[in-house]
Amino acid sequence: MVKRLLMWDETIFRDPEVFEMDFVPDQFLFRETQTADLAFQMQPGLRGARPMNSFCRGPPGTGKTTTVKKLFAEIEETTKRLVPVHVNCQIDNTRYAIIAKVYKKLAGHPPQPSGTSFKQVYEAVCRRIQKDDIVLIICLDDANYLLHDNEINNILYPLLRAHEAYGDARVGLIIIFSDMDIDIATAVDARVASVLRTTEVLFPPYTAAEVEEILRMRVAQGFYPNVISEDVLQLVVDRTMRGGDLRAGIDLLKRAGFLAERDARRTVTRDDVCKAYEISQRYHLTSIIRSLRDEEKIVLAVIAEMSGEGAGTAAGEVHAALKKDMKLSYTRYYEIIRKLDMLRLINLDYRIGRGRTRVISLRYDPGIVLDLL
Ligand SMILES: Nc1ncnc2c1ncn2[C@@H]1O[C@H](COP(=O)(O)OP(=O)(O)OP(=O)(O)O)[C@@H](O)[C@H]1O
Repeated sequence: MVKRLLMWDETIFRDPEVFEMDFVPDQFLFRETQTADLAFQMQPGLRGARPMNSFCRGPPGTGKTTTVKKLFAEIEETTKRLVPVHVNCQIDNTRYAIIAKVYKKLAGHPPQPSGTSFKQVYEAVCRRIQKDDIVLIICLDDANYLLHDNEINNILYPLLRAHEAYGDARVGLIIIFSDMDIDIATAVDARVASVLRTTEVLFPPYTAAEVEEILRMRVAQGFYPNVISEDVLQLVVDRTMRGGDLRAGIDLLKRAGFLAERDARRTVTRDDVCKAYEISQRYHLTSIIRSLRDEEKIVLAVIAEMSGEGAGTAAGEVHAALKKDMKLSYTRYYEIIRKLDMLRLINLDYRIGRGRTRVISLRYDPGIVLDLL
């Protein structure tokens, strides 16, 4: 008889690590052009010159971080002269936190915890570059999280002027935005833009066929044979394409696998995928909603309440409804709308009728959103 149930010490996962978010896959398909472009930009650094600055842009889960991490790993294996520093600006989102991260990479320990200013740490970094005769390549990943309080200019300006202010302290930058609507040229002020001069490297969304191939590879690496059937894989691809983020597909495989294991089954079913999808949507939403300010939560709640059958609501109508309960200027309202759009909670489209009307539609089930608010 074929054994259908797992023993308590058995698992369907060959290697669960491959489903972790910081996992860097050996086989990295469909990003050859972007990898070559970025390598070219960094190449002067290998000869001791200043690397050229790059701007990577693409929606979430399109391989931007992975491309840079793979190149940085290669650099570290090849040379000590060019020192790569990867900064996740979602975590380190102030100029001090960023320069402290660079300092730590060079010194091997963080700056003194109290009483050190940005300027002191920055100068220590520049002195170190000169003393060790190295070149820095700094990746500001998810730098769209620096678009608050002028922070992006506050950090870029000193980094860009390092070579002028401190002899030949050579620093190159890779700036990553996971927001397709913002261009670096307009996101920074004129004095930064005039010295930044980046070459853009675009990361387009993966097609369904590409998502399928990437997920198939993960399945082969992460699960034992026959755990995921062709039919189940197609369902995961379909759900992944709904949200458009490959990361969600990888997470879905992991969660569906856990559900099958919980029931001691040797195969993942369609039902596991559907349940996992709902759980991951809720989980994802909860963490985004928790990060919102009160004012932003109210705007989201009103959008959810006004959401009809997917048709969307005119932005002006939402603002009118909000004004009944709170004081909210139109400018601030639009800032919030833009943020909700950036967080992929809502879609912003134009409806052409008598003039152009901005239409807001919720990307999630309104009931679930209201439940979590
Ligand atoms: N071409 C690919 N082949 C295999 N795995 C990939 C590929 N592209 C992305 N991934 C996987 O998808 C996940 C997300 O990739 P990554 O973090 O590089 O995306 P990103 O564009 O930097 O996303 P974000 O903008 O949200 O930071 C990672 O687990 C990564 O391993």
